[in-house]
Amino acid sequence: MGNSVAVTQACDFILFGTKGDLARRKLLPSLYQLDKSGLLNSDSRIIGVARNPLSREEFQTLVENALNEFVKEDLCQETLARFFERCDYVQVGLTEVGDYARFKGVLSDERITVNYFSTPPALFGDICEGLASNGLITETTRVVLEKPIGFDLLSSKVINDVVAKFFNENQIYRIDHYLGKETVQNLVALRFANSLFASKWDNRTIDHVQISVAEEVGIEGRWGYFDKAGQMRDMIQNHLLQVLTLVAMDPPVNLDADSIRDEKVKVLKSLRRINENNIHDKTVRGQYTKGFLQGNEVPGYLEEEGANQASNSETFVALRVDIDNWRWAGVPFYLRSGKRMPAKSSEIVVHFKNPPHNLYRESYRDLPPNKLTIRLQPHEGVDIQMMNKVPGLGQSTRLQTTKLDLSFSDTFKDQRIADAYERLLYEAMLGNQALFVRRDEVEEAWKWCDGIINAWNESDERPKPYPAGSWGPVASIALITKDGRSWDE
Ligand SMILES: NC(=O)C1=CN([C@@H]2O[C@H](COP(=O)(O)OP(=O)(O)OC[C@H]3O[C@@H](n4cnc5c(N)ncnc54)[C@H](OP(=O)(O)O)[C@@H]3O)[C@@H](O)[C@H]2O)C=CC1
Ligand SMILES: O=C1O[C@H](COP(=O)(O)O)[C@@H](O)[C@H](O)[C@H]1O
Repeated sequence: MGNSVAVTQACDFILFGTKGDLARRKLLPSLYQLDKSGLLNSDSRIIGVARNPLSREEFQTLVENALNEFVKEDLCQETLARFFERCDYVQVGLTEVGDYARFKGVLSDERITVNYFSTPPALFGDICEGLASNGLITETTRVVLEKPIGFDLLSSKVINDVVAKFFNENQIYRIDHYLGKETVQNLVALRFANSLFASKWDNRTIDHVQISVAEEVGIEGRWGYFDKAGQMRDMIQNHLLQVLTLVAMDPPVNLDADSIRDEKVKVLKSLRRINENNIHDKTVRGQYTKGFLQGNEVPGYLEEEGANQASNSETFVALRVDIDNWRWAGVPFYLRSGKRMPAKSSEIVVHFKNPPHNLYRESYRDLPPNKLTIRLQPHEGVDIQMMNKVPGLGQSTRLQTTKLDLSFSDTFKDQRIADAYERLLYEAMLGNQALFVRRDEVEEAWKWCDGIINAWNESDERPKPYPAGSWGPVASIALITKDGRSWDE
């Protein structure tokens, strides 16, 4: 964020679940960074909410501890002093309607309030009810919802319906933190600010697209949550499908929230259904067994703390996705995401078609394709694989694949890359919904994922084992090689 970035309007940021893991690890540090960058209005306040009594000073100590632990740099004392001045605490048992009266006198009708629900979704209805019963919802009230929005289409509708009883869609900000990543935002700029790509972004030029999100982490301590979800609900339904929509959408008429979201929904509606008839051709699911990561032995999924030996939950998913529309007919999108992979690495690789005629066929039966790689994390940046002539005299022309490499750390040397949550909190305070997921997007994504999950549940096949520290089950290689292609490692 540069110097010309707008400062947010004065608002009250109310953090429900302020003692929780997400609040401590991501939200409080992001608010601190926004304050340090001068982007929080001098009059904005941060109000922590939890069920235990805490004095203002005790809350400030909790905030300080979180910042000491999770801000990865020395804290600036001047910012810290200003930040503490903004912090206040209100004790509310989230299911106790009467407790919300404690906000009276702390909040005022005239100010924008941004209510961040960093709690289990089962509490969203109670929080809305508590706020409404105490007259705390006005036109200037916003609500930020954490994922997961449901477990399937039906349960997501229940959550969305509950919140919609109290808030209009233009007051609701559904988080998908991938939309806050700098590199995901850059993807949109790359596509729509460069004529080079704008005119070459369809089935005439592109052969296929790969979207891979590999995680090194396993499930450590999160079995209770993760086993009910699996990698499909945890990563594909939200993050990977969101990235896919940004790669595949048509140009929006402008950058307004609904213009972008209208185009994203069209992509979701065009996804070819996967069901019991094509599940084996189009999907591979895996579950990690014990293995080695960075030289250390790590347990298998079924050996993690709290594990149920009969679990069929997948920790890895690979998919061939077809988009049935004019632009993408015949261009498969291969998606892959798993836990306990050899390294953390998220990237989009766009493989271009070869030239129609190969002039270099004496040396190359097939020319290596041009590839555009968008590295989401780590080593954020973009590179393009191209063919170049090796310098030299002589009759035969030797070619070599070379890369035009635009690494963020080299290109934007002194520019700090803001955390995804920092950007999203900032946008929510500005009132810009473009980076948040609209209800119809969530529901279309669930509709498509439910088909796959139901087909898996009905099949008697277990997820395929893969050792921790590998790139997933062998079958995931077959998924793409049977189409004459291969994963980019
Ligand atoms: N942690 C993460 O990295 C991510 C989390 N999320 C989502 O964000 C949300 C929060 O996650 P996380 O912080 O990990 O969860 P935690 O369980 O760590 O925190 C949830 C918070 O909700 C509070 N809470 C629960 N019940 C009540 C109640 N009746 N009254 C008052 N407070 C209550 C808890 O209070 P108390 O401390 O008193 O128990 C706790 O502070 C969840 O929906 C999660 O799925 C999404 C993506 C990543
Ligand atoms: O939402 C989630 O995302 C993380 C991965 O996020 P990243 O920014 O580190 O790529 C994942 O580990 C977690 O299981 C999931 O709930």
